Amino acid sequence: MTSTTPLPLAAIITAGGASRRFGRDKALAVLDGHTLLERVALSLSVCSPRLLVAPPGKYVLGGWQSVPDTRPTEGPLAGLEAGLGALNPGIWAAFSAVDLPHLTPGFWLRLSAFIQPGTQAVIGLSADGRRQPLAALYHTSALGQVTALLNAGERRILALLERLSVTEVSWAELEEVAPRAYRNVNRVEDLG
Ligand SMILES: Nc1nc2c(ncn2[C@@H]2O[C@H](COP(=O)(O)OP(=O)(O)OP(=O)(O)O)[C@@H](O)[C@H]2O)c(=O)[nH]1
Ligand SMILES: [Mg+2]
Repeated sequence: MTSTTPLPLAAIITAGGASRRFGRDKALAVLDGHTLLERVALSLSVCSPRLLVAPPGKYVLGGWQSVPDTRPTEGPLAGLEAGLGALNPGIWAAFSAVDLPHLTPGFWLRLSAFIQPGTQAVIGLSADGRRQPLAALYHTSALGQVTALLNAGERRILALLERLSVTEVSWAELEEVAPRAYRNVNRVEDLG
């Protein structure tokens, strides 16, 4: 860790997916008394502002501002575009999928400790060494590249990382603050 000082950090949850593999809206699936959406939101409750990118009126989440998709149904990269575009320039945002119910406040704090001048994204690595862009930090300066990729027909958020100045954070750093951080829920059996 380079620092333990928390920065002002916005939050963006992208929740505009169709949950096809889950079979019903996974954002509203319950794990240990809270919906997946509530669990992710709780991990981000110290952030400000807090933006929920989802179809208008689909969810009610206290303390969160609803932001419509700029390109509905085009995936989480499009959700990131809508979220970053709704923020004032020059700030960092914690960006999360709705299906990561084991994220913790400490996870986001640990990632934010790796923010450094010139970096546009702080991306954690899972235990298998893969970059995990759906629970990561992005600077608003990434917005131009996000839009350029989407305009070019690209939908893979990993493609964005090739265009940004990225700081990677090892799994060893994250495991101690969120040991199940990247266990995402795609199917009903993933809830167990
Ligand atoms: N805002 C927004 N978020 C999206 C969109 N598509 C997917 N997401 C979100 O991106 C995250 C990861 O996507 P997936 O795991 O594929 O979720 P999903 O698309 O709902 O599920 P599948 O239909 O099974 O692929 C989830 O939080 C989704 O809600 C979209 O078009 N707009
Ligand atoms: Mg999907």
